Amino acid sequence: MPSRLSDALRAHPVHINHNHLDLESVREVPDSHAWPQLSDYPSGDLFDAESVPVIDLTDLTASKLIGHACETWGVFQVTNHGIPMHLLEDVEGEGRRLFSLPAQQKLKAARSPDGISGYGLARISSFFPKRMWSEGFTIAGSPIEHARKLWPEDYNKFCDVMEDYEKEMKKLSSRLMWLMMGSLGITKEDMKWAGPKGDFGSASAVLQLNSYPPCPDPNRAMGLAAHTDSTLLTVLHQNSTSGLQVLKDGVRWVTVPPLSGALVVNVGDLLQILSNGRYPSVLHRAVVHRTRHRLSIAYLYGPPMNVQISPLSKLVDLKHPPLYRSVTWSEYLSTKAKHFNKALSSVRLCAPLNGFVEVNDHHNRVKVG
Ligand SMILES: O=C(O)CCC(=O)C(=O)O
Ligand SMILES: [Fe+2]
Repeated sequence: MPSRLSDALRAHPVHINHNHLDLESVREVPDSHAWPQLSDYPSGDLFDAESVPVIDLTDLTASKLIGHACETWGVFQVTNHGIPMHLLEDVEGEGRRLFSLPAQQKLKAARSPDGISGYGLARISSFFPKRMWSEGFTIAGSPIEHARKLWPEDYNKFCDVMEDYEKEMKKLSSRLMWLMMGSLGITKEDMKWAGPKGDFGSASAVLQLNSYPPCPDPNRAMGLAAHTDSTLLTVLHQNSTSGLQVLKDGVRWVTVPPLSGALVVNVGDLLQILSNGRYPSVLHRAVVHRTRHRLSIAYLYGPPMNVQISPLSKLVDLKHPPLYRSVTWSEYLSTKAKHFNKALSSVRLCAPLNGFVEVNDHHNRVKVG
């Protein structure tokens, strides 16, 4: 049984043809990157009647507000989260510095097919016939090995910033977990695997930097295709260019607008399992822009690799039977590597009864070209 995230992912290599196309320099969307069905559901910020909740973490009712946002949206933004603004700026600046390197330099730090860290296409690329309009850089733990290849003389700042950011994200994620759990009536007693201090000390996580270059025809290209995260939760920092969209009520894409200093939090598949379907993981995607470059930094947060995650017993009774069988993160990642957006259905035990909306059912209907 792999005990580290990197080992779990290494056990499920993703085979992607990494032929490099320098997206910054092309004038037209080539056929390899032209998606035939981008508008599977309507979208458009101008017509959004309601918007993704923004929650101030210093608000005394934050836990309740978060619970409601998780039930109705699966995503929310947080302000007053305690992450220093200069760290957000630094992480964005270092991300920009990385992606603006010449293609040949970035390829020196390419992710190996059975590796987790490094530069490359999104791992989900192998599930789609068309290429996405993005590039990524994945960090699990220390980025030093790959950073040295990018900047042989000058990798310290990048490493320091990313490691500081990972530390801060870990603390924030643990705090968010308890706010989410609190709203379900779950205490530290109910979740022993969070450790004696309840700080999820041995939680696993990955930092994913995503870059979306400007695109000559954004209506035909896809930045990052629709997916759910295999995490408990994901904390995302986006620059001032919009692009993240979430599927609301299974019928329309809603843009999550960039708010300076705010962070986006979304529910992942494992939290859907843990909450017995009360907090559905949200289907999301990233679209691209004609003239603006977009950058996002996602902190993908999960439990220790080998902890069994199953619906919390306090959330299970005669009226609410357990909807999912128990899985470790490691096992779930291998299921996801095989079944992608059908992974949650594949660990489901029974159909939801009244009162449970299985948002993930919509995942199977998303047209991907
Ligand atoms: O760039 C974004 O807004 C989305 C990124 C994302 O969904 C991911 O890295 O899993
Ligand atoms: Fe995601």
